[in-house]
Amino acid sequence: HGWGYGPSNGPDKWVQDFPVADGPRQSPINIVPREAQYDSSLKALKLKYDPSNATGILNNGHSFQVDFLDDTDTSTLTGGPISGTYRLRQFHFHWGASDDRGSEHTVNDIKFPCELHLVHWNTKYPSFGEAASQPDGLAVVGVFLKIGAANPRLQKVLDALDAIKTKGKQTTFANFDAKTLLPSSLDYWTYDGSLTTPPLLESVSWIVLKEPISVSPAQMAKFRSLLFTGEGEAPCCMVDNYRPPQPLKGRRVRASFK
Ligand SMILES: NS(=O)(=O)c1nccs1
Ligand SMILES: [Zn+2]
Repeated sequence: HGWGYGPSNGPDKWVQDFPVADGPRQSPINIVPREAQYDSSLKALKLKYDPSNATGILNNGHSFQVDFLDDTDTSTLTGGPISGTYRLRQFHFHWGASDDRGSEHTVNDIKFPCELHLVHWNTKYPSFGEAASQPDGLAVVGVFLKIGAANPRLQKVLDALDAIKTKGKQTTFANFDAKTLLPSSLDYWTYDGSLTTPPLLESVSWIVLKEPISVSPAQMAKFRSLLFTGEGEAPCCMVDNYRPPQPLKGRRVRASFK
């Protein structure tokens, strides 16, 4: 049986099939703002997303993701801690069974109920797959969601979830501007890390935004209406699909802001 988030196949078991789980640059981490180093040489993030690149939304059995057409440089991330041009490939979320947990990164050990990841790959490599195996191959922008007012920009994504309730289901998802999911401030922390799901490849420049976006309790219930399981299987709610923070192992966390 494949990896997951249950007692028999969850994060503590992943090292059996993916030994890099105990590697030197694993993600997520606990971010301690007071110990982050302000780096005045860090550039502002530049995100240019073309809504027409959105193609579909998929329940992959671990989360759900919105996929983007990434065969041209029309939805890109530049600036920030990275050099060159990274293309948006997909975004997805991690969330908890209750509002007291769900995020992967934590801030001063505080968990948020949900965390958004916008996944980009370095165009110096020929494909996402090739980039994912390189130390500078990926850049993931992480955005915390905190409980508050309903987020209207999130609603279009949540309204599509009824069509992808079970593992493997996907449906078309067009004309979505991922930029609308970002908070007003693009201040960020950055560090070198990994994918937070198997194969846990150590190829990610993490860019975690300081400002959260809002999500309402009812909207959180929509996330929790998804299933890890496929149609016809005993249903298992898709919740607590987050990896806990991993050892920093001497890494530096830099801040783009004072
Ligand atoms: N959660 S993550 O953004 O690190 C990721 N895992 C696999 C593909 S993208
Ligand atoms: Zn993720």
